[in-house]
Amino acid sequence: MFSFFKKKKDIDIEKEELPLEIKENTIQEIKAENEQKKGFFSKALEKTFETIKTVVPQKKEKISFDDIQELLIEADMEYEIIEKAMDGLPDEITRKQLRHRLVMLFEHAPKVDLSNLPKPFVRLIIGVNGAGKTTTIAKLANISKKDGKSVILGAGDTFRAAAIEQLSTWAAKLDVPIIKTKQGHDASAVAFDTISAAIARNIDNVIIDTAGRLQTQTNLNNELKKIVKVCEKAMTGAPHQKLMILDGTQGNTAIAQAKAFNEMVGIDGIIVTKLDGTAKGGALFSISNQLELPIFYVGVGEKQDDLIAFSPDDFVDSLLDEIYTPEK
Ligand SMILES: Nc1nc2c(ncn2[C@@H]2O[C@H](COP(=O)(O)OP(=O)(O)OP(=O)(O)O)[C@@H](O)[C@H]2O)c(=O)[nH]1
Repeated sequence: MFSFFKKKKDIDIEKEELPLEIKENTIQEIKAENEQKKGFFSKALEKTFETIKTVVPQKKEKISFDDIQELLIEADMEYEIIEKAMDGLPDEITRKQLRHRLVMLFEHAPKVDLSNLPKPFVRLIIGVNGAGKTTTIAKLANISKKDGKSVILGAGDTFRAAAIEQLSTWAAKLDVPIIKTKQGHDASAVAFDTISAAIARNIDNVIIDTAGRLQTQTNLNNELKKIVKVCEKAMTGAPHQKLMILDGTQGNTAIAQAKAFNEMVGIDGIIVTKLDGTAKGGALFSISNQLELPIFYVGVGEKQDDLIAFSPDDFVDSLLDEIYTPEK
């Protein structure tokens, strides 16, 4: 799923006592999968690429310090982060030098071990209105199903009737169960019932929606803290992941939001949506670096398949492929 797992898989297969033909086929498959993933990033980053190509229209072997600085600003990377990344680099920068610095920006984020997950594995989805929570829940449920895991949804946005309907429509489309209540009812009760249903039905994954809220809305935020506590009552250790959904078109402004929510309930990871609709792809560097949180996925469209597992290596390579000639 993540590149660091993939790399491990690569190495294991190399060492494995398998017939050569199977070994080569498997390595080819992994390579093809990696290329496809890079392709997805390239598609999602089209708008960002258009912008950086105005600074570096031709691919080169070395690019000047000033041009790199300018293109990172154009891609909405925060100035402070640019300074950090480029400190001490020479006037003419090679791909290898820049790659190393850019990948390092993601290293503050803790690595997450996704083996031996508890059952059910409970994820609570948090974000402001319109960030893309509902659509992302559908996409996550779709990934679960594709991975052969059972999943149940909790319609915890009881604030808006339309949100319950929207999630129910996705549940029907994906053919996954959903626990819901009427608008205005207690969202924590929905969370409790969803986790209890998952335990009773031996379901692998629980994904719980919450109402869109601003970090300044005290009542809604107290409600969020209550939902977190009630999840723990339903199952010790739950929610196992509190995921913040950030609208990628907002670029760096989304960081302040995430910081406030992180202080409020503690965020475990980020999903950045609508990367396809923005030239601000560079904000991913600032988001991960400033928040010291991993980006798990990025949303690259409105359909159920438009969510890709985020890997810093693939992301950085997609960017560099646009401006550097292949390394000799
Ligand atoms: N292009 C694009 N659109 C997206 C993506 N994710 C979500 N959207 C669209 O963004 C809009 C808002 O998404 P929702 O999932 O309804 O957002 P929400 O956070 O649940 O919103 P509220 O229910 O208002 O809190 C919808 O039109 C989605 O189709 C994405 O990755 N790319």
